[in-house]
Amino acid sequence: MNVINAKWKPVPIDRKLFAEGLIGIEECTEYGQNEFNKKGSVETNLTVVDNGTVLKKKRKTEIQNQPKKKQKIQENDFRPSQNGNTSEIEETSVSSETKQCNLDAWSSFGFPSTILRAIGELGFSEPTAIQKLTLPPAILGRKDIVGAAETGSGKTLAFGLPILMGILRLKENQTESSLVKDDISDESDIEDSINETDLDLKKTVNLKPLYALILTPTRELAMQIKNHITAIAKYTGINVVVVVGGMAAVKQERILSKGPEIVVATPGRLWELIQQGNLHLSQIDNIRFLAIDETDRMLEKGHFQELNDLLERINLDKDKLKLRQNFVFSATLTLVHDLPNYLKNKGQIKSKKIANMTPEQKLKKIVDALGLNDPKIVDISEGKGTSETLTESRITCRIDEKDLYLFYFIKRHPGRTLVFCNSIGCVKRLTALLTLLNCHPLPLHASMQQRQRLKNIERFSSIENSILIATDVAARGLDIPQIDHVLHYQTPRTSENYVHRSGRTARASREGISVVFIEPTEIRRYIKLCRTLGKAEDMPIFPVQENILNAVKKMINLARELDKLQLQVKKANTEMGWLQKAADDMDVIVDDFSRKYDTKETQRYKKLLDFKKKQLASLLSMPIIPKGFSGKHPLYSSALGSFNEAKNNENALDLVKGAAPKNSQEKHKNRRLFKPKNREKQTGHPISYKLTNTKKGVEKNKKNRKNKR
Ligand SMILES: Nc1ncnc2c1ncn2[C@@H]1O[C@H](COP(=O)(O)OP(=O)(O)OP(=O)(O)O)[C@@H](O)[C@H]1O
Repeated sequence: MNVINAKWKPVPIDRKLFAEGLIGIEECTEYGQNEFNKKGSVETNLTVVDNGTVLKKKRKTEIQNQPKKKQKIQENDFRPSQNGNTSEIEETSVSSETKQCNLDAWSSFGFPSTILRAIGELGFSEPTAIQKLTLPPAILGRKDIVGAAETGSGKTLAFGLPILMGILRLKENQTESSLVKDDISDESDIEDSINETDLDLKKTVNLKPLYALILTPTRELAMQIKNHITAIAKYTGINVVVVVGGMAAVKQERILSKGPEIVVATPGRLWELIQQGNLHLSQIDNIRFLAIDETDRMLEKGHFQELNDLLERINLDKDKLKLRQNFVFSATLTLVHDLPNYLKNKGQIKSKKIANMTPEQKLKKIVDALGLNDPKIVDISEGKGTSETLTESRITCRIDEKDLYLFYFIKRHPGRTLVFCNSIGCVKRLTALLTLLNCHPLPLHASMQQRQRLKNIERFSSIENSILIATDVAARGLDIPQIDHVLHYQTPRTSENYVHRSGRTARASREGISVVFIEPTEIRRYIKLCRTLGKAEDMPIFPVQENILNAVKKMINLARELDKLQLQVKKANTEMGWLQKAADDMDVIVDDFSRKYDTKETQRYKKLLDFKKKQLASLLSMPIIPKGFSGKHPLYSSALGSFNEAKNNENALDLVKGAAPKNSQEKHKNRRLFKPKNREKQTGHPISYKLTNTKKGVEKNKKNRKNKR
């Protein structure tokens, strides 16, 4: 245990314990792992108990012959041992391969070479901010962690790495104790006759332990986390599997029968398998690590009843609960909402239920719900959750103009684009419309088959300039490389959704842009969103070139007409199919009638459809700029032609950045939607919380935070 040269704080204890030889209990407040590397001294008689407190006895020794760090070892040395254990020498060595990426910044956490090698291969030269702050208390202090940091900031590894480290440690201990057991049984004189009870016992004993459970709200996120942790666990011999709805039950039984150490799951399917008595999952009460990603969403009332059932079950045995290390993460963990005006105006609010929650109260609720014990809380989300590298913008228009602006954006600013809608119906309609306009969109929503969902995500990730039209199933956690634009076709219903949707771009220090489409009835929602996120100013208006917009109107109108016609043809076909089926059922021939029906209705629609399709195809291939237009505009200097010409493409991000001052200060002064209130200034430093129930305590915390700022 590398808790060395750290800073310690005395913990008050019962004086009676001193009589038993204990000289005191101190809590580790700063882990000082770098010091360890420099000096190589270690407290030998340290016992770390699960809440991160360290019981300290008198003796202190120097590590003898501490080897110089980072000695080179050969490729073969990295082969994981059967149970993923690592040797002493591995703990302080880095492979030749990982040397390509300098891993000095990781060396202080005590990772074995098996993990360092994988980190090196992924090219992660240093931990991200949230990782730097959470890895020491999680790995060295074994604390429960509550972490809030902006989207795309590397939260997965902030819990994934301590879980892997913890499992390696437990396995190492197990091997040691089983070696001792083997010695004892060799010496003893055991009879060969094994009765039935022994066999049953053996079966149980041979069951590979389930060490960790990671829960996520969506299937896609579960898959992604599984892949991410598998990549890091590559050389450790630790197996990670995924348990989600929509997958064949036989397949899930098969993968679980191999006894994986880590299960990543959505609560519904997991609970179903537990109820069905899956053998591996029957060990769920004994898990040593529990991570809940997107926790605020997971604990939302009425969303995941199965999660409540599960927590109730695994929190039942208090001794086991004490052994478990918990991780709670989200970008919006401490995001709190202002009260709606109609409630504020009512004077003093008495009901606790509707009173404005403070971040502390929100956290306290989560901590209590999960049964966490004195967790380490790290919040660097600055109360907003979006990344610094995200550029935000808005398009304000009439509801019937949204399609027009969407098509304009997609064609004028090619790039990998994720379009969010608030309903499945909207996703379906936009997919049909943009397909007619040759944009090849890919849909994603909860009523699609799981296989198709994953296929569409894969295609979206691999095709350049692809377009994914999704509901909020794609809002949280998905880490698709290089999404250039996130378009909120409908203003999100909650600020959390806005943060998570927007967070699909501008990840891991890359830049990205998000544009909210706002029609008049959505303005209130937009203002609330800006307030909750503590915005200092209105979002800049996304610059649009009106003449091009007018030119594409015809295309959109035609596509809409076509869409309607297609629906009518489909409806007629369905009715025909119904008629035919009814006739078949009754054993009646309805030849003449059906033919007439077909000729009259469907044929007319089909002809019209063909005609309009040709019309649209010709429109799409023609130049969009009216004759005589010079193309000279302060913001748009490129010569214009048809949408298909690459020279007309413009980088949306550069455009907003270049146009922002102009927008906010001059041109759109009178069209401002949001006026900020005087808000507390954000600092960029982690906020510290003291979870307390009392009103006085909450006030005190508020004061402390203000002073810090
Ligand atoms: N130390 C690191 N250095 C560089 N990249 C990293 C590091 N750790 C993680 N990443 C990468 O950063 C990206 C975002 O990580 P991750 O998905 O864990 O973010 P997140 O904070 O969970 O985001 P969200 O809140 O949207 O779920 C991933 O592509 C991941 O591979």
